[in-house]
Amino acid sequence: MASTGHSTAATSEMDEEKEAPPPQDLTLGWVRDALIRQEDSIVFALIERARFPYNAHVYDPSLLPQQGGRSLVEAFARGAEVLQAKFGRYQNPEEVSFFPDDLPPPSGIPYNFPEVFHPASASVTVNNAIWNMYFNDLLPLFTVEGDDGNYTSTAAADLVCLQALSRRIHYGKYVAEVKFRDAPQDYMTAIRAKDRDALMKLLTFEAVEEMVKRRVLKKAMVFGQTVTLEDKTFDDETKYKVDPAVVAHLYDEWVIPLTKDVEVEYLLRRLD
Ligand SMILES: C=C(O[C@@H]1C=C(C(=O)O)C=C[C@H]1O)C(=O)O
Repeated sequence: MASTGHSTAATSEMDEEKEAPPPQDLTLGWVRDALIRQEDSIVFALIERARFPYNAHVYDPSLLPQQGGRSLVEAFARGAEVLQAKFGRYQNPEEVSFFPDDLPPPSGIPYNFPEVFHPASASVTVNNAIWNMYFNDLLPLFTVEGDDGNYTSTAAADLVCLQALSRRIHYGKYVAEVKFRDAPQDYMTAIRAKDRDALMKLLTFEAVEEMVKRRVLKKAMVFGQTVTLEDKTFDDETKYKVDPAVVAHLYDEWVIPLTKDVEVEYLLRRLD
């Protein structure tokens, strides 16, 4: 019989727990741990994409007339989402589609994900903003100019980055739900007044944001080094696979603000 690959070691069990879907009785600590783990996925996804040069053809809609004016990356992402929807990816509330229209119904293995979100808030999405930010702002910052012909691998690497960013940013829904449950009276007043500024103030923890930015900078340094068997010291001359400053900028300028936008949009619908 094939092995299930399940380890009985205590540490593996702990890791498996972290990969489980968010529990119904989630806490802010649980959600923050999940966000910390997702930093690893984002940094590694960027490192994988940075292996290829910019590859402008991937983004040129005129090169694939048979795709109805869509660029290779858009056609690839749409096709991947159709396939993944068919097998139930979007049944998981952590996953948000970039092209939700025309997705087929799921026919994967059924699983009852815990219903954590308030139903009226569950559909909040900022994926259009993530898509535009990724291609217009971020990609030119961490890829080198050039064309190596690896177009489909490039599109696939872009999609991994986009999905990792989307998952992290839409985790703002879990953050918002748990913050609401922890202080419903404070939030209800601001929600009833539709006061976005008050909501933003309530949900913001500047000290946490500073820690997040410092930690992703460090992760980009640690994960982006070339590991050799020789002893070496890391200094200003060290070459990283992705510029750590770009990763910190990504979080500062886009990931954290978009997460907070998700939180505000979620809360505004929390009493509907
Ligand atoms: C995600 C949270 O909410 C806000 C957004 C943060 C982020 O995106 O990293 C960090 C702190 C908060 O200002 C949180 O409190 O952990």
